[in-house]
Amino acid sequence: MTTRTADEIGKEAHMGTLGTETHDRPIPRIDLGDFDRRKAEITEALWAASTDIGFFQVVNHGIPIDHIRRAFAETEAFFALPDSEKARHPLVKKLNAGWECRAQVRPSTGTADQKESYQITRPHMEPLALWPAPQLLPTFRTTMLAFEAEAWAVGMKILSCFADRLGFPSAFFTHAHDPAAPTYQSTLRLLHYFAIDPAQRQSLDLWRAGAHTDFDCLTLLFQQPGQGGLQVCPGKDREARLWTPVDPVEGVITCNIGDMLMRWSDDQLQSTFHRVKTPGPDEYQGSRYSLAFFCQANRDAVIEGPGRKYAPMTAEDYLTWRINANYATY
Ligand SMILES: O=C(O)CCC(=O)C(=O)O
Ligand SMILES: [Fe+2]
Repeated sequence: MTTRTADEIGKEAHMGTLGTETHDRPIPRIDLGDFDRRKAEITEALWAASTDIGFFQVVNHGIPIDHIRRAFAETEAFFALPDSEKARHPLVKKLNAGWECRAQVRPSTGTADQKESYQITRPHMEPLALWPAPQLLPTFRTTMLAFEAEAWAVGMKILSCFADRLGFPSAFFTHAHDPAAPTYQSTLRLLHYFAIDPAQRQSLDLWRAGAHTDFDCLTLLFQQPGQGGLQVCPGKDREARLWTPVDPVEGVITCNIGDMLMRWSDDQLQSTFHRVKTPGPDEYQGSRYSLAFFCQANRDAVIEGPGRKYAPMTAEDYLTWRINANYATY
């Protein structure tokens, strides 16, 4: 049995450089339609994509396009609030809930991501007064909670396929991500990458989001057309630093395996490096908004793979360790 500790963070330290762009590696697109009947076939497609590049896209996932648009409209309205207002709901790092601005320093770059973000993690929003005032954004809370639940449902469908393939009961990961439990720690993250200031020459050392793997089991990412910049670098391309752009397509959910599921699958499923690059002078220079749902197992879930490759660890200990390595102290 092995314990992975500094290794998982250490591998990031080498990924901060520019590298090369390639368009040769298509991101697999998987149709989730007619899920119950087609589950075995979908499972094989998900497994093949996730043991190979660790990134795939899903369509016919069941979230209507107007729900996605509404969630983006609320997101833009939230970030348009004055900083003084947003600062009333600051990120509680330990609980992964609340607003931060330029506070996430990636081990790969050593510089702060050029973004602000707001994390919705259900159990902490009310006790910590993290919701924006309803007078300012009357429909924000209900819209975002409904969207969070829809994203959760898609995540659990995908995770149930992995459970089948790993030899766990189908509902294994659904129980481990139970939203009714006080230990729930899955997070909907709203992201705003700042528009480029034309007065300032953009430094190539500044990233909208520096290269990283996610800490969670599975990430569902929503992008808006025209607001690109996401790039992925699968394990095989890591040494060569070959980055593939993931162009935004409305309604398509881009998914990636995170380190928690990589550990839980005894490394059968691959987490994949990704980043958001700063647009060049001939690219769209405006704001970029994205929405990421992180399926993070409940704090008390014990991560132990079917082959027991790694020592068991609670999801709480796992996340605390990773979050601490990723934020400047403030
Ligand atoms: O905004 C994006 O496209 C990616 C965000 C991301 O990778 C993250 O927040 O972990
Ligand atoms: Fe990420």
